[in-house]
Formats: sequence, C-alpha cells, structure tokens
Amino acid sequence: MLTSFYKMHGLGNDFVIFDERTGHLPLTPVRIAALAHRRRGIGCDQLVTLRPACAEGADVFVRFFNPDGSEAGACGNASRCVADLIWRQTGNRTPVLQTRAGCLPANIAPDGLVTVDMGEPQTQWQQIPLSDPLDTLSLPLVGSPAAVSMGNPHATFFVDDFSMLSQGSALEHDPLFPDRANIGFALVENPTRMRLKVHERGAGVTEACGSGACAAVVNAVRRGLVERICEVELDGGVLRIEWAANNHVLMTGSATMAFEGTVDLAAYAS
Ligand SMILES: N[C@H](CCC[C@H](N)C(=O)O)C(=O)O
Repeated sequence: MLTSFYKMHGLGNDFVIFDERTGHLPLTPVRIAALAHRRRGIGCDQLVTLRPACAEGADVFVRFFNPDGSEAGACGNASRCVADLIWRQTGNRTPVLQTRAGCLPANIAPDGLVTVDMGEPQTQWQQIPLSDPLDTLSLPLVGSPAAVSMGNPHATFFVDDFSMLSQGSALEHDPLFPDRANIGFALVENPTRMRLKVHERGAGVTEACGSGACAAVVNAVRRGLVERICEVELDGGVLRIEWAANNHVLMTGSATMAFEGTVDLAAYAS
C-alpha cells in the first residue's frame, strides 16, 4: 500500500511531510531514519508528521524528526512549510501550529512569505538544558558560545570565519548538552545583519536552520551585537528575525513545495 507525502523546503532545509490526520502511520525511529536517508530513502533534513490538533485554536499538531530518528521540539523552516501547506489546502492565511514547544501562530503574506511566531526564547540553564547551572550567555567551551532554547537546544558561537564548522559534531555531543545541541556559527556583519551556518543536532550541516537563526539573533542581542530586528543570511537564503517587545521571536522567510509523492512504507525497515 502506497502512502502519500509532501516534499518541501525552507531555504534548502528540506522536509518529508506525512499527513496522519486521517490515520496514524507506522513511523518508527528506524523507519524515519531509513526514509530520511539521502540515497536509500526519500531523503530529507527532517521528517515531519501532521496530526489533528488538540490545543484550543490550533489547526494542526506538528512533530519533527531528525534523520537519526530523534525528535526535535522545534523546527522553524518546517513550521513555515507546514503553515504554507495548510494555506494551500484551506485558504487560511493565519494557521496556528501546535508543536511540542507550544502553539505557533503563522501568517502567509500576499507575496507568499511566511511569518511564524516561534514563541519566547528560554535562557535558563535548566531550560536549554545544560548539565550544570552555568551562565548561558558564555559557556565554558572554546569560543565561549551563548546558549538558548527555542523549543530545541542551540549554542551560538560568534566567529570571524567558519573554520569551526568542522567541530560541529563534537560540540553537538559535548557533555555540557545532556540532550545534545544544535551548533550555530554566527558572523555578525553589522547591527542588522549576520551570516550563519548551523550544524544541526541529529542532522549535520544544513543549508538553513530557522530555529538556529532565531537562537543566533536572541544570543547576539543578549551580547549587544545586533538590533532586535536582524537579517540572517544562511547558505540557502535570508531570514528576517525579530525579537519583539513581547519577548516572542518572529521568523519570516519563504516556504517551497518541491513535489508530492508516494512511498511503500513496508519497504522500509521498521
Ligand atoms: N532545521 C530546523 C531545526 C531542526 C532542529 C533539530 N535538528 C533538533 O534536533 O533540534 C529549523 O529550521 O529550525
């Protein structure tokens, strides 16, 4: 039996999206990893599932899974893609996405750009989480990164070049991060623009990372390096991030429908 899926991307950060709103699918961590495999599977940075929302006012419950089968509490680029998909299906330009990190209101503008309210950043060590009660503005690692959670853990290194990118995997698994972490390398160009590359937890280096961009701007503002509205240039394109006065972080960027397909899930390891 064939199962339909959507293939979408946000600035080249790509996703396979399964709609489980009419019935749950047998998506085990092993099968998720097999489906996400670039050669033996469909291939994606994250696999996303949609289920009926249970939160008041939400339109859909969204979960995000990395290619290693681990689950992420947040995924900014995929959230924009799901918001865009809901709009395509229903005409609703203001869908609300329920996620494990909370409900995220979205808005699809007439020009097609999607804004998602990614909620409030969490800056306490227990919320990241870290293994010890440390100052999250400057961690005791080479490069003194800042840490924040956007519903998923992020450490941001402020750099003059991207030579540290190769250390992403070791940093992801540093004992300081009991749940591992997404590792961002930010090069601040001026108070309203930065370049960013991210080694994603459970996925490796991606073309873009929405929650990573939110984390980088929050950490840069905390350090006094950028203003609260900042453009973030990733390999796959530019996101506009605003850490608003109400403490919510707004992320605006494109969402792209690449193709729809079908797959025989039984053909993949369970
Ligand atoms: N690509 C996603 C981030 C995935 C985060 C995931 N790697 C994790 O384990 O937290 C984004 O656009 O925010």
